[in-house]
Amino acid sequence: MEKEVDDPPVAVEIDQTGQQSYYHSQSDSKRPQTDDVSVGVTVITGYLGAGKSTLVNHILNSQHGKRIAVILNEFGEEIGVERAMINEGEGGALVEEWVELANGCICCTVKHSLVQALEQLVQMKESRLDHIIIETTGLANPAPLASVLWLDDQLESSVKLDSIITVVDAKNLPFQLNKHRDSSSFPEAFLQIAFADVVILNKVDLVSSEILEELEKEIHNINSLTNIIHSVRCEVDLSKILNCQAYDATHATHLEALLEESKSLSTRHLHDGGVRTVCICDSQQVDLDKVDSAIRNIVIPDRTMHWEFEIRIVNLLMIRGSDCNLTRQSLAVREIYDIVPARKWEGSENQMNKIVFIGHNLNEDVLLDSFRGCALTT
Ligand SMILES: Nc1nc2c(ncn2[C@@H]2O[C@H](COP(=O)(O)OP(=O)(O)OP(=O)(O)O)[C@@H](O)[C@H]2O)c(=O)[nH]1
Repeated sequence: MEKEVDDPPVAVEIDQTGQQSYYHSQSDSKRPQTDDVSVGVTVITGYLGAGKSTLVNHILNSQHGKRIAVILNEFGEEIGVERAMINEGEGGALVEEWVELANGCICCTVKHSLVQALEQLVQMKESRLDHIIIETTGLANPAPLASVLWLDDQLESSVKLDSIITVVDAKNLPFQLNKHRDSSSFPEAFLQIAFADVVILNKVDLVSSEILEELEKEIHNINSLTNIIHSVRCEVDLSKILNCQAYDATHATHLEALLEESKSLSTRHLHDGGVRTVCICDSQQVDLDKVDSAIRNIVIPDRTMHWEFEIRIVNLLMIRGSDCNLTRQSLAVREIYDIVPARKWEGSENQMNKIVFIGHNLNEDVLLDSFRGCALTT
């Protein structure tokens, strides 16, 4: 298998229209235009693997009748993988517009492209949007993004920040917050809670009620104003997260204070520079059982490999014995691992296996070795 190892995220210019091409509309769903109304923007943030894509899927597949655009912001080699994990709603969202701001964290490099993309979306007169969702990468510091949406003069009248929703993983959050306390690791996980209007405390199926109580206290210690909602697979009441118009006077003052404070923080306090990605790509079909066992060896504790901190794996696989058109995704967040079918390949897609690792102290040689022999030889 070939390997690709990336450097820190680099901006990729989006095209002339500011958009990359996933657009679906239903002709009977056009609405009267109400140009004077700003479109609300919900920012969905949360650490790697917390459940952001699960939440976006829940929103798009719910019966709300809204025309929603989604902007995905991917990290490093995740490009294309994230997109495959979103199942566009059938009869839920009337319009979904996808603009991938590929290979760059909004907060560092693609601010300008984001503004352009937002402007383009709201100018699409024929298919007026009700709402825009931005799903950030798990490694995004929300401050610059919030600042663009809150303060950017160009955007002032066309879009407005509705709320920042932070999804947290109830199983992994104690580990992330402990590490943050001891060594300032995981600054993003901390900042994402600090900026949240709503915290979705997700994966409550994996922890006890005592731990949940503790976590609520910890979250409120970081951000006393935030509203906490418990969830399994992000199945939350959408009225609590869309169109919540979170910024009354108190919340607006809180946000402005945070934005001011984050100006004085150094990069080290805003970003975890030790996180990197390793991507393994290959165009041969693979044996699912072998891939499954290779991934288990990597993620399950008391095996030979000990990854410090965190490892997140996302992949798309061409599998023997399954419909060749089917993309699979398998996902691991530290030692929790599952493998599930995703959407079908689209006609224009370049079909290939892509396994992306995101974490600290990744040893790419060991990772490469683990997957040798998974490709089908016949
Ligand atoms: N047990 C359990 N698993 C969950 C829950 N919610 C999501 N998951 C699983 O957690 C994994 C990560 O979910 P995603 O929605 O991909 O997380 P994400 O935040 O979008 O991940 P990144 O984009 O890589 O940062 C997937 O395997 C999900 O199926 C939950 O409530 N309980």
